Amino acid sequence: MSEAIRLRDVTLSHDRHPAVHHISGEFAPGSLTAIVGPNGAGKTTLLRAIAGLHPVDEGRIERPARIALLPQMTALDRSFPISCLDVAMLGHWRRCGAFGAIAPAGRAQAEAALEAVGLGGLARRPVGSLSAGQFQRLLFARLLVQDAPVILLDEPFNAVDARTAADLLRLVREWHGQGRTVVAVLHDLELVRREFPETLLLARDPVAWCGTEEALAASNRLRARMMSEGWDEAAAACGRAA
Ligand SMILES: Nc1ncnc2c1ncn2[C@@H]1O[C@H](COP(=O)(O)OP(=O)(O)OP(=O)(O)O)[C@@H](O)[C@H]1O
Repeated sequence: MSEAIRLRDVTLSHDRHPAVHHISGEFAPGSLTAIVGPNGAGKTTLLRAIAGLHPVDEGRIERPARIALLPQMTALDRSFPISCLDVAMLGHWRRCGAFGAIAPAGRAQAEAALEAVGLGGLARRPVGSLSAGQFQRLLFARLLVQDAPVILLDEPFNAVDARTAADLLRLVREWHGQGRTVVAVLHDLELVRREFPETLLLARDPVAWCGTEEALAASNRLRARMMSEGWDEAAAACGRAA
């Protein structure tokens, strides 16, 4: 079930402005890793590049074909008039295509996923009527249906209450226990220390990528903060020699 993701001297940018510089390393098969760093450190850009949704300027990302991404909630349009069950069934999309019929077993799987995240009674509800926490539960249901060996989560516990966060965290632990490779962008360092064995501390450049205690040592956090304070938002494309 587990698969690795390898970054080989990867540089990413937006409109030729650098966002992530020369990062190399591996998310080992079955690992559970947090990506942390200051605002604008390139965490979301990196996650999207791993998912194949952002172009790689330099270097190479080696990744398995099947990856599931939970985007930041704020990046999603919820005005689309579809039901919770429809959203959960979108998790089958990669396997059946845009116009493929979903077999009854696939529908049952989506219904079971809604049950698993505590939305069993809301299958027919339009997504626009959900609270932020219910919507995040729904996106986790879609991840369950996707059933991918690699799962990328962008700030999965933002804007949800403690009970929802605990329920969703339980799913993350289950995925880890099943040997999936899980990577999550997070800001809550206490949560990271408690739950995530590995951490990548990013400040456009990688500051540390190792066991969480070591990565989050005061010296590394200070270095990340100092690097972020020196950022030039108008900088041109990365000029460092590879
Ligand atoms: N669509 C975009 N167009 C232009 N620049 C962008 C775009 N998205 C992000 N950036 C810039 O790229 C850099 C990295 O952004 P990114 O969202 O990856 O950081 P982040 O670490 O996820 O930040 P945060 O913690 O605030 O979510 C920032 O300087 C940001 O302004």
